[in-house]
Amino acid sequence: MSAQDIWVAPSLLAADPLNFETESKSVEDAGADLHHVDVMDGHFVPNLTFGIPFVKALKKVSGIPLDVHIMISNPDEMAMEYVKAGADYLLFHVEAATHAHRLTQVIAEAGAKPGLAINPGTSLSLLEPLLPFVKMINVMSVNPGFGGQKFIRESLSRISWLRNEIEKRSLDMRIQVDGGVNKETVGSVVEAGADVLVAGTAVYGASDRKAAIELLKNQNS
Ligand SMILES: O=C(CO)[C@@H](O)[C@H](O)COP(=O)(O)O
Ligand SMILES: [Fe+2]
Repeated sequence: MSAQDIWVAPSLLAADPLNFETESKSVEDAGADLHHVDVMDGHFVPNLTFGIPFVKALKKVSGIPLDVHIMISNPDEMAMEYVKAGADYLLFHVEAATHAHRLTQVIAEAGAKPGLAINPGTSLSLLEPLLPFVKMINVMSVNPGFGGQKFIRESLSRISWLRNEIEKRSLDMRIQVDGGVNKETVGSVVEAGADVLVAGTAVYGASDRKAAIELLKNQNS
């Protein structure tokens, strides 16, 4: 896969919370393709982060699409609110949705790109019937809830399985990997078939964010 095919989506979870506007601009200037927004409800995951007003405010100042990852217990009820707030990609957890198929349709009809996220301990078989209806799958490579965790290596075979399904079924979708992506893990992640790299610590935590994004895109660690 060539460097220009790889998208980097810095996770705002690792940005300075007192300066989100300047932080988001700094990664745009550094070459980010998407802003990854980790919405956590303190219920589906043991942490509480951004909500609808944040997405709405970010949308007003953002120069790149918003990749909104909702880690919430009630996506069936709330997903549309995040679409209305400005999510370009809206990814909900397959473990949390009651009517996942219906939700992908509702999101698409509202003009956003539907996506699914899946936890490390969830069977990939849950994704199978839903693949034709989404534009992005988020393969969680840590348990959701916090940034800065260690990459779970078993995620690599899950990414490969998904890449194989996409090719076999000629699907138009991307695979994002989320959690512990950095200069040590990025090579194997891309080799396994991911083409959207979510990176919080590895981008926002870097002294040179442009170099950090370039390194992820080119995997030249
Ligand atoms: O969704 C999540 C965590 O639940 C992620 O998006 C993390 O925010 C990624 O952070 P790093 O592991 O890259 O620091
Ligand atoms: Fe995320």
